[in-house]
Amino acid sequence: MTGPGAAGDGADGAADPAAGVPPVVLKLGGSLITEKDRPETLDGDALDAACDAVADALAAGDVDRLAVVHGGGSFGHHHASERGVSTTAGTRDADAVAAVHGAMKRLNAHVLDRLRERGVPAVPVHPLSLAARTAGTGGGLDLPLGSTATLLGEGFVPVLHGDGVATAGDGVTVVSGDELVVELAAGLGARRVGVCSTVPGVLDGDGDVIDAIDAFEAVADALGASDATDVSGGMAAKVRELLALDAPAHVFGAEGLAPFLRGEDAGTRIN
Ligand SMILES: Nc1ncnc2c1ncn2[C@@H]1O[C@H](COP(=O)(O)OP(=O)(O)OP(=O)(O)O)[C@@H](O)[C@H]1O
Ligand SMILES: C=C(C)CCOP(=O)(O)O
Repeated sequence: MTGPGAAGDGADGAADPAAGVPPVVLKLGGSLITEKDRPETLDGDALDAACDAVADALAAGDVDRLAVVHGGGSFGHHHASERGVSTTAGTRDADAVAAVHGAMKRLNAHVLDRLRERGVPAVPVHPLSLAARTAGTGGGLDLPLGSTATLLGEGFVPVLHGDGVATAGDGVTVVSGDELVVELAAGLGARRVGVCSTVPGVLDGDGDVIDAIDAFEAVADALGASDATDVSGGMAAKVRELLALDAPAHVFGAEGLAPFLRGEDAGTRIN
């Protein structure tokens, strides 16, 4: 639904506050910032290290505009899986929606606190309040980008997260951070996309990092789901979605985050 420019064309001809420098879009994987096998458990050291890298890159001017997305880890996936909710299976139980969304807001608050402690002007954007699958689970994601684009234009670092999403004909399903990354990157005309997870990149059958991926078929056999509880498809879904982007994307581990933010290659490049 989105395309470059969709995020802020001023209907009245006024200067568009969102126009300008294309942003970098960064996903902090839930498996990086939480202990994915222990319900609602943060990996505080990993989150601190990731927030240090983000703060350093902004302070050094390596990145001008940055939109952050984080995944669910042991917060969202645990609650979603317990209630049988996934990206393709919805719920009409408001308590289930509240459980998933509440857990994601708790994780989002941790991420925001730690970024702001380091001087990063991080503010929340909650997808449940914005997005919809208006054509059901088989259709695309409708994610209005006006708030995120305007926040970027005003110097903030918007922080979105995997969440519940209103889904026509299916109640509320899960929207993964990876889907949000793709929508943000396409709609905001991102300069680069980074997906930081616990693995140093996409691994081949021998466990080595694949340098670059141009087509899904070439790596399909090596791509599995997540090792931990995950309702949104793990690495295979990640690669498939990133391949659809115009912007170059990188999948890397914690050690790749600072180099990626400096503009260097890190982990696996997905073209
Ligand atoms: N070929 C592969 N290369 C790398 N990781 C793979 C591969 N196949 C499967 N995986 C799994 O994918 C996981 C990364 O995907 P996952 O969705 O769990 O990460 P995440 O994005 O950090 O978490 P979250 O979905 O909670 O945000 C790895 O931990 C690994 O278990
Ligand atoms: C499970 C929920 C609510 C979020 C899923 O987002 P992901 O961890 O990016 O796949």
